[in-house]
Amino acid sequence: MSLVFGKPRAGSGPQSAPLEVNLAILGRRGAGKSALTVKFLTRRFISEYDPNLEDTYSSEETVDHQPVHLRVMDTADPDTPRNCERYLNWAHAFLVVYSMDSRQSFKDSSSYLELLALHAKETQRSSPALLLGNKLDMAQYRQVTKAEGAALAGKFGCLFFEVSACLDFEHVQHVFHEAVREARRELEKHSLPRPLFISEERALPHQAPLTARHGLASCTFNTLSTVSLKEMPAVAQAKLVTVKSSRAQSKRKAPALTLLKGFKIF
Ligand SMILES: Nc1nc2c(ncn2[C@@H]2O[C@H](COP(=O)(O)OP(=O)(O)OP(=O)(O)O)[C@@H](O)[C@H]2O)c(=O)[nH]1
Repeated sequence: MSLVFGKPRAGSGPQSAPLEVNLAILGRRGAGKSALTVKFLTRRFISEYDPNLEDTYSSEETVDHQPVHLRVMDTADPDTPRNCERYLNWAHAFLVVYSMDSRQSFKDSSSYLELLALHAKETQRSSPALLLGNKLDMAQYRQVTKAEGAALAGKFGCLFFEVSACLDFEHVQHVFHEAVREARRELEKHSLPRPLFISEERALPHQAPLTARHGLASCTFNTLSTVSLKEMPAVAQAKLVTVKSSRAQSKRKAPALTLLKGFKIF
């Protein structure tokens, strides 16, 4: 019996093996990627994170009565996306986050969506993306209207939500579960277990810089046939951390302590 997140998995036979879904959270620094990830995993809003750490978290979820083993990569690109292969070839779906009080953050989310569209074109394989306008609680300072967010999402054919990492958990959970549903639809379409993971250090001399086309300064793209591939779950560059939910924690007598991006959560 597995006790990830403190609750027993429904069944353990092969028939009830959970669906494996990898989600990557993308966006400009400060958009709220970590805050949303932590909110989803722990129901808590934590205000400060180390911006340089990138972690992949693991969570057992139930979406539409189906068990799902969800991995969430909270990416930490520097000012411009770099070594994007680590998530482009790993994730089944993407949450692209901007902060509605920052026009620049919105522009960067557009660049990320373009990056995903280009990757889909070049690999002939699309992964769903959801656009999230974060910090809804700061709506009085918004620099990006809801209509602009919806228009950008419409341009790239993705779902759009305005959210807040410090408001209700249910809405944030709904968004993550929508991403799982989108990923599941795509997986069912191709009925292929996806992920291949490309090591970052194997950049090739002829790799085509996406930056030239997308203004993403140091992001490079390799085709699958030209780089060394490792099968998942060897997520080499990201530390995999299993996080216990607050729901699970409340059921435990001893105070649970989990390390998230260098922060202790009690
Ligand atoms: N008011 C408000 N603040 C938020 C929200 N989400 C995040 N923040 C704050 O915005 C700042 C940046 O949040 P992070 O979650 O670190 O943003 P990030 O996208 O992970 O940024 P990097 O780690 O630098 O890539 C922090 O001070 C958060 O407390 C939100 O929904 N509302």
